[in-house]
Amino acid sequence: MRLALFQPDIPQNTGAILRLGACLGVACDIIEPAGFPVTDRHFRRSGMDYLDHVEITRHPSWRAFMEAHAARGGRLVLATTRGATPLPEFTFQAGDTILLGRESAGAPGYVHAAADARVYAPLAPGMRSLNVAMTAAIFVAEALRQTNAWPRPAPGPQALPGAPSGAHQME
Ligand SMILES: C[S@@+](CC[C@H](N)C(=O)[O-])C[C@H]1O[C@@H](n2cnc3c(N)ncnc32)[C@H](O)[C@@H]1O
Repeated sequence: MRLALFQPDIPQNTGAILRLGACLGVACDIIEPAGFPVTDRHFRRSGMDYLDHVEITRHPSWRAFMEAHAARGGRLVLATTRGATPLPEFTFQAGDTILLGRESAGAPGYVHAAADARVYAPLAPGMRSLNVAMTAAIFVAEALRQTNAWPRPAPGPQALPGAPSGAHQME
């Protein structure tokens, strides 16, 4: 399972998604251009030290991403408000890449056309869309549940390697 971000606009959202990837052991692809430099301090701050624990692959273009994706194999599952299949009815596979659109404009037609599946999270009447990081969390949680791939840490308190014990950091 992987997460891919199509031309993300908002560094805080990208940071939150990368942190999600770190915590759940899901690699992340960033398809550029992004609306911010990926070394930006807001981006680093929202992901904090978690960013050192997630596999991040940056792709300079949609085309470069698609070449890497084709070489890797697996399906491209687009999370989109213009989806064909509601999330509760979709069956994930272990090799799927969950692709998220940009905050400002979603995913363009050519991205919809390239996707193997277009999936939407049904919303309450009158609601337009979810925050992209919320969408990532909902989709990846469902995908890991279906494929029995949630992390299985040893029981007991967990800490990031290298984090001082008892540290009280704004999380
Ligand atoms: C803020 S939304 C984009 C809004 C844009 N006007 C649109 O309708 O595509 C950013 C991204 O979050 C994801 N998203 C938001 N709500 C969703 C939903 N209900 N179902 C599936 N994906 C959703 C999509 O990947 C979307 O491209």
